[in-house]
Amino acid sequence: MSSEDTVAALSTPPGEGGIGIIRISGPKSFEIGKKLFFSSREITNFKNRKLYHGYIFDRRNNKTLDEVLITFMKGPYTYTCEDIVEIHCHGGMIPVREILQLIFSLGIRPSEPGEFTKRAFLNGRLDLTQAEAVMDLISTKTQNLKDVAMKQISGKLKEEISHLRTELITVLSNLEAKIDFPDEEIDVEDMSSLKERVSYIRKSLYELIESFNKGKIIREGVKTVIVGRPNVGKSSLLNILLGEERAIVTEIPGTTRDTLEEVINLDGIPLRIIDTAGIRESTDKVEQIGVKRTRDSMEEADIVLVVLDSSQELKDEDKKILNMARDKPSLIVLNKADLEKEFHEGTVNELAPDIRKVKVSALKKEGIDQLEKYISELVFGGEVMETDEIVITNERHYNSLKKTDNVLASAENGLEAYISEDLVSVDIKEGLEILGEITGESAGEDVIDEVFNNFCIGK
Ligand SMILES: Nc1nc2c(c(=O)[nH]1)N(C=O)[C@@H](CNc1ccc(C(=O)N[C@@H](CCC(=O)O)C(=O)O)cc1)CN2
Ligand SMILES: Nc1nc2c(ncn2[C@@H]2O[C@H](COP(=O)(O)OP(=O)(O)OP(=O)(O)O)[C@@H](O)[C@H]2O)c(=O)[nH]1
Ligand SMILES: [Mg+2]
Repeated sequence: MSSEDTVAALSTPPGEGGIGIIRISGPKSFEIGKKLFFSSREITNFKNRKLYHGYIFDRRNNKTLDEVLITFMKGPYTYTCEDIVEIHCHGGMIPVREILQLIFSLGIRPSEPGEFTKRAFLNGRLDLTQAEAVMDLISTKTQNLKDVAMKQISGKLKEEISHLRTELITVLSNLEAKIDFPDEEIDVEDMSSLKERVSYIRKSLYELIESFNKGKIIREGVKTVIVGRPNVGKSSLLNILLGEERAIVTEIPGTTRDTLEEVINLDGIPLRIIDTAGIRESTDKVEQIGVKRTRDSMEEADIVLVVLDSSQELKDEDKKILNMARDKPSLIVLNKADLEKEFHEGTVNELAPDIRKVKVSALKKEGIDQLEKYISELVFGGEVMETDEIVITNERHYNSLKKTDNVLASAENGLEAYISEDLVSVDIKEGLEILGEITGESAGEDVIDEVFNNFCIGK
């Protein structure tokens, strides 16, 4: 890719739509735009960013392709920092294709996925965290990730990283002064004060790293697995939480054969709820595979809902399942409370004293609010999902932050032990380098390509 090129793409989704917006960016865009566009009025001088009405005309066969609005945006104050032309045409497959083909016939090439935003990055208008947030903003299906993305686009994370880098540079320049002028009476901070600075930086890093717990949930959701013996009402529970009859429910034990996943939004937290095949010893081949899948999803679960039939005595299978769920944050759902049978909670309490129990009736839709409250408390200790502070939602950022913290831990130890300034400064430099990978200041081409390759065409 070279920014000498001029590129074009449809920036709205392909298909039938009210309008379609074709963007052309690069040095030849104005020339091409003027060549394609015809207005009934004579326009001698296109004003910057003004929207003009007219037609796209193909001179090769004297054909009017579409009635459009067009705008010319002069760089560097544009999305890509280059000259941009936007053609707002009718959003149908054919008009869009015809206009694009005409543009490409004039020596403009199709833009690569994410190339507009990549140009904005290469021209310094955005850093990598902002570019990645643009991608999140487009692709997310949840409000919370969108809110975090908007903060990130505004530069909150970029500023924080830049602040930490400035702090590291202060430490580094003090160390270098010590190295360069070992005997001179110069005004440099002593090792213990530098150590203070590093631990302060590590505190901020720690907060960012910790925020990824939340960030991961915001991005990926909470994997919530419903398990239990056949017929206890797992699928009924999924349907109630989902608010629709998604899973098949019958009175026949062994109805659900395969795991089934649906996403619900619980106070802004995406819960990925997984209904599973009931666990029991079975000789049926399909059922056995289903049970194996249940065990596997339980292993990957963030939280487990163990469903018991409260109209029946606790069975050995129930006990086994309770035992399996012990290593995971879990809740015990005492279903079929409407049958009002005397359930011996004592045994459950003995087996699982630390797990919260909630009585529900999936049939009568009772106790569901309480269950949802407990689930949300299990996820965040009941805290409402706040996205006010910076939240790290991106695994790439998380990994770099962890790596930075590792080298700074080594720097801190070095300062504590009064080892040579040289060794400490190697760590600090490495920390600076890794932090720079987050924003892109010191990211190699492979990192940058990796980021933009996931973008869609036209962005
Ligand atoms: N028609 C249209 N709508 C769009 C976009 C677009 O490119 N075209 N966008 C794109 O995806 C988004 C808006 N994002 C944008 C971000 C920066 C600039 C821009 O020109 N920035 C300049 C000037 C800022 C100013 O005048 O205040 C700059 O930052 O220097 C434009 C759009 C969403 N809507
Ligand atoms: N009375 C009563 N019946 C319920 C309740 N919840 C589910 N049932 C009934 O219990 C039977 C089994 O329900 P399912 O939701 O299919 O149970 P499951 O745990 O998914 O069963 P498998 O898929 O076979 O493992 C059905 O007949 C439901 O109508 C409840 O709260 N009260
Ligand atoms: Mg089922």
